[in-house]
Amino acid sequence: MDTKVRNPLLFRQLFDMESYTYTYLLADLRFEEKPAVLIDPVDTKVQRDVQLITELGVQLLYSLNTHVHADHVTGTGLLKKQLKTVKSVISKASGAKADVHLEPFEKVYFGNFYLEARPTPGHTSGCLTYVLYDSTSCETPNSLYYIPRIAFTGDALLIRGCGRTDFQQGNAELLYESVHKHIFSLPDDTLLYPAHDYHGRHVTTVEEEKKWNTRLSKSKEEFLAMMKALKLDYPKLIDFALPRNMCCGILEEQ
Ligand SMILES: N[C@@H](CCC(=O)N[C@@H](CSS)C(=O)NCC(=O)O)C(=O)O
Ligand SMILES: [Fe+2]
Repeated sequence: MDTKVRNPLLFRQLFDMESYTYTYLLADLRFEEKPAVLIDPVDTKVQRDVQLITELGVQLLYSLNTHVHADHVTGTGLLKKQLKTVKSVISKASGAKADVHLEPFEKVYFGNFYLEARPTPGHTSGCLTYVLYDSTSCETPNSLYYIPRIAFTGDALLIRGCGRTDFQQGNAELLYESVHKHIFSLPDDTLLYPAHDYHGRHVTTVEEEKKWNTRLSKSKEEFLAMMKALKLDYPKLIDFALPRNMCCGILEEQ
């Protein structure tokens, strides 16, 4: 382990301009093999991801999905074909096939980092928010490193908004409770990275969203009325994407 690394967290936010999806690459630079994870890859962007992984010299251990996506096909299955070290990860509650099925609060380790899988159902019944932690707890005043608090919210919480609740076992009341219990309870300075943004925004914080989220900062009653009044077109790819995303993006495969 290299203890001289000042910032052990490699972090990349990648964007798909077709589906407005963010994919996140994380790795622990303290280890020679640079163990890494990818969150919410998109099938059409797998070549981009593999190229970046190769260029940065990281070893991808896990490809995690925050939920069964309705608007694009996950890249997890294609990644598994190209990079043999990769295991697919999703919540058990999603009902989808994967190598690793996460129960609430289970941890996924890569190097000294781990992601805690917080249950945030409501957009779909299997939605997870992944919270990043360093198992060496290096946040002391004299510590070598400073790791920002980070959470990946999928579609449970979007910047100033939230995931819709009108399909895939969506439940607005549950979504409101999930976000308040498991996201808004994180420290105010926690950086929140969503699975999508449709307005060119990249990141937010717990403090900002508690104050300015146009839906989730309201009372539960106001939130339920807003969600009921949403009139959004169904995602164009939903019928194609859902059956594939139940098996890592490739029909009949993990
Ligand atoms: N127009 C897009 C789909 C847009 C959409 O429905 N986005 C979802 C997240 S992907 S499941 C959503 O929850 N949006 C909430 C909102 O308030 O926009 C397409 O056709 O793919
Ligand atoms: Fe979604």
